[in-house]
Amino acid sequence: RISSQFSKPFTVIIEGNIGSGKSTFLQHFENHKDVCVLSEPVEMWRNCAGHNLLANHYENPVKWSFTFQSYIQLTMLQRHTFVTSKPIKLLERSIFSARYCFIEQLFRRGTLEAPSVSVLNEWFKYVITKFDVSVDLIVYLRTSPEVVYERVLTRNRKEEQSVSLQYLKDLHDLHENWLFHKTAFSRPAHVLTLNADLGRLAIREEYQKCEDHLLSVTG
Ligand SMILES: Cc1cc2cn([C@H]3C[C@H](O)[C@@H](CO)O3)c(=O)nc2[nH]1
Repeated sequence: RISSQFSKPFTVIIEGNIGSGKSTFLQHFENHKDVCVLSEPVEMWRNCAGHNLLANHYENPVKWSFTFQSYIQLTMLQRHTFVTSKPIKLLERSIFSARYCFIEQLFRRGTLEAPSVSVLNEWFKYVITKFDVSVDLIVYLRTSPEVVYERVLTRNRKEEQSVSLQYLKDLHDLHENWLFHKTAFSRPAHVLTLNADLGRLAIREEYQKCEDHLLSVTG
């Protein structure tokens, strides 16, 4: 598929558990002239009109999950519809993982109740039919929960102090069923799975494999 500045760029979403190395992966492409990198708008989630919704979510998930996930859905739509003249657009996560992984996990844990999930789901269905949120490739950074748990502890992001191994195991299973076993939900594009348990140096070869694939599809 040839992408020129008049057609939609080749759009890739990077999916994976918390701590799976998505930011490191995106940094690898940050300065590439043909790639528009749109990382997760965490700073927007930390400051929505002065409110730190990310902190609220982890401090009192039952009270704030709906608010947080509702705002995430909006910010991911803004990312999907961001216009770039570059031939490749890389998104960190997507409106799809928002619904199929994070909202789903909160529902199964009983943090989000059915009425809240129904409203988020109605928005999700409306948005994916009325806006062009199409994707050409999903890169799945596949990890083990124990590995990402260590990384989350080491990274020590202040809002994530309460993230447990079980939380990461639940999220891992949802990513696995969606993207690897393909037994849950639907996938908006072909999935390229990378072994993201690898250490920083070894993972560069995985990224290189992916870079060759990405740059080859855009001619
Ligand atoms: C699409 C999407 C991303 C995302 C991230 N998060 C959390 C996980 C991490 O602690 C932090 C940054 O990814 O935000 C969430 O709770 N729900 C989300 N939904």
